[in-house]
Amino acid sequence: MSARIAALDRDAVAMALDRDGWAVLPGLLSDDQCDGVAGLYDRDALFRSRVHMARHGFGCGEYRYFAYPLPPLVGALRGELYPRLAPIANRWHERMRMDVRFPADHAEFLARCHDAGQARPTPLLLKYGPGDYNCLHQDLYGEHVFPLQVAVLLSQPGSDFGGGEFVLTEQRPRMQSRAAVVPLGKGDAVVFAVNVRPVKGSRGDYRVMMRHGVSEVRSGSRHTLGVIFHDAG
Ligand SMILES: O=C(O)CCC(=O)C(=O)O
Ligand SMILES: [Fe+2]
Repeated sequence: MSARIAALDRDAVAMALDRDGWAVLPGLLSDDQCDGVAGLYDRDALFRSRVHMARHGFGCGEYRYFAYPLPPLVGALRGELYPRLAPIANRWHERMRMDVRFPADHAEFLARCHDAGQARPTPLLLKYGPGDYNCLHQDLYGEHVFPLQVAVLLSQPGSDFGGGEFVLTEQRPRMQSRAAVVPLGKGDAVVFAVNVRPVKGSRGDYRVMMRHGVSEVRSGSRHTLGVIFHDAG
């Protein structure tokens, strides 16, 4: 894992996050790694729960939260991405005048979550077929929130599935919402704001609220790996 993460252009990622609230991490997983992770979906013992999105009004399709211990690749991704994102998270909190700061080490941040009763793992595997979609939402699971999260596309647009675009919206104070469609190929990831992000205004930074979702899958099958850095209550 480390080699692909080390190869990321950190400055470009930080710049895109500051400008847009999201950034693409190209080729985070190989084709084989994508197929391996997507193939875990039916291994019941690896998961703590299954969510049917339609039942909750979340959309259509289903996802499963991994149980601890996480599969090695998922655990490695989470542990190795976090320290690269923590400095950006801290800078964002400073700009938004939010008091919380994040330690450099993910285990230390998880201990903070667990001590506060947020102890259930949040990495998840999502599966969409024709007609499935994921409503705009935020992955907030309690008081402790790491402000960035990552989603990895495990299927190839065009050949494995059609439609099913990753969408972000941002709500600026007193303005109408703006949408972005994130261009992803198989193995690419998007890192994006979980909740709020700072935007420079004429009188200093202000907060913009973001949501993410997936447009309707028209054909085929689409899998995603979601990596959220805080645990759930
Ligand atoms: O399937 C996707 O691309 C989005 C998944 C999602 O909502 C998440 O990873 O939090
Ligand atoms: Fe999500």
